[in-house]
Amino acid sequence: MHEHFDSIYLEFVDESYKPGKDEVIAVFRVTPAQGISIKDAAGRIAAESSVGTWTTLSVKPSWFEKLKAKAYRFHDLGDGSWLVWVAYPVELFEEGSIPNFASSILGNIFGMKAIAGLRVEDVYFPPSYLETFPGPNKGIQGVREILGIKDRPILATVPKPKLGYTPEEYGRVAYEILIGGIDLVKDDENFASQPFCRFEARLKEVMKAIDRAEKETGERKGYLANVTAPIREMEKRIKLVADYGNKFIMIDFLTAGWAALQHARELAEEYDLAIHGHRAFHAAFTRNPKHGVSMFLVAKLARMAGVDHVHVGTPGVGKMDAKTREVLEHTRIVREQYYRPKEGDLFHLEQPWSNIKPVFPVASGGLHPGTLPEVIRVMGKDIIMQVGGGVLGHPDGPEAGARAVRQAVEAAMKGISLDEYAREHRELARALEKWGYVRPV
Ligand SMILES: O=C(COP(=O)(O)O)[C@H](O)[C@H](O)COP(=O)(O)O
Ligand SMILES: [Mg+2]
Repeated sequence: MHEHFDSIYLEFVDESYKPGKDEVIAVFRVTPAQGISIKDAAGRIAAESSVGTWTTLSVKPSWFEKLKAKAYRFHDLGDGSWLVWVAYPVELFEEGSIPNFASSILGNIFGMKAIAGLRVEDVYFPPSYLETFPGPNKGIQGVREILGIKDRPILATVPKPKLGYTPEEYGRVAYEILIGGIDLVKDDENFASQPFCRFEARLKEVMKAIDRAEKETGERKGYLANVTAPIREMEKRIKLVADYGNKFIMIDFLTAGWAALQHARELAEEYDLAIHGHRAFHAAFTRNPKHGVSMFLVAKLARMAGVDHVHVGTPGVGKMDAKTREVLEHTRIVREQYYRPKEGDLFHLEQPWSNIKPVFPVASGGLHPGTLPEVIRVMGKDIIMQVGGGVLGHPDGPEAGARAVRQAVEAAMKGISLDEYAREHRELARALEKWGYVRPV
């Protein structure tokens, strides 16, 4: 008669368990498959993401018992899914390695037959683990010091269209954007080193544009140069950026990968750079409320790995799908030194950030002058706002588009309505003529 193995998963469930201070705690949203109890599902999650497998084994290594995760708390959400809290011994994870963490808690468990839906909502990291990560090189304060911008939102623009410029054309449009009042020129996420615009040639032209714009405006400017590439090439590009005197790099950290981001962070330390973290690819697994990984956790991991800025969504005004309360939580988890969930929020855990600096949340996607005051009202001023189409689409050209954005921010910071401010500011008036207060879809 064959052995029955299902019961071994229940060794990873203990509702009387009280996690210790030095344990990693994960909050999962779990939808068991048909005929599977939540305890069986939770046991499988705790087992497969720590040291278990489907069968009893004929060996028992010395650390096996110590490394077992335990599902210890359950909350029925009333829609077929449950919140399940799982405690992990901190020794299960290699210090300082996001890839290793992800291969455990963001790995096999998504594919188990007994689980119909699984979303990792949040993970608490104890100081003994958190402090093995560097966090941002510059953080909010450091980036503000680079640009000499004390207390307003920082402005970035992608010279749309996404691609198509030659290096010289890109340099020219970058210059117009910068003298119009934007602080940072940003490569789009899919701009790398394509045949029509090689990386170094583009870098050279943008740095010339920055040099001219800084002289003419008296303001400091920067370039979020996209260094996303196979590792050795990425290393070369990061060094080039530093050699040309720019203080920023940009990396699409989810398509490049966590190891690439952590390597870029090591080089950012060496060359004293700030990292702009673009989250392209996140929506493949963050949008479904019952399956995948929360953007909240992605933002948390990006802060630990060491981005200085990270895209977190726009509060209900942009083109990307984002709920205001979620964007607010993403903003809080990257910016606060001690994150506490709001009253009644069971999906998130307290997270003291120890020595890890705060990170700039980036609002971007479908923004234009008419929507900026709302972004500032909801997310505050310690943000970076990326306005691409909303600058390059201005009827009077990129420089006017940049001026209109700057005027909208001035109005918001002074508490003056855009309509009133537009009476004395033509570029803003022209932007409102074209877009009004539309919220792009
Ligand atoms: O290029 C843009 C927006 O351009 P535009 O300003 O023309 O809409 C960014 O890649 C998106 O904001 C990414 O989305 P998210 O910021 O949500 O990750
Ligand atoms: Mg883009």
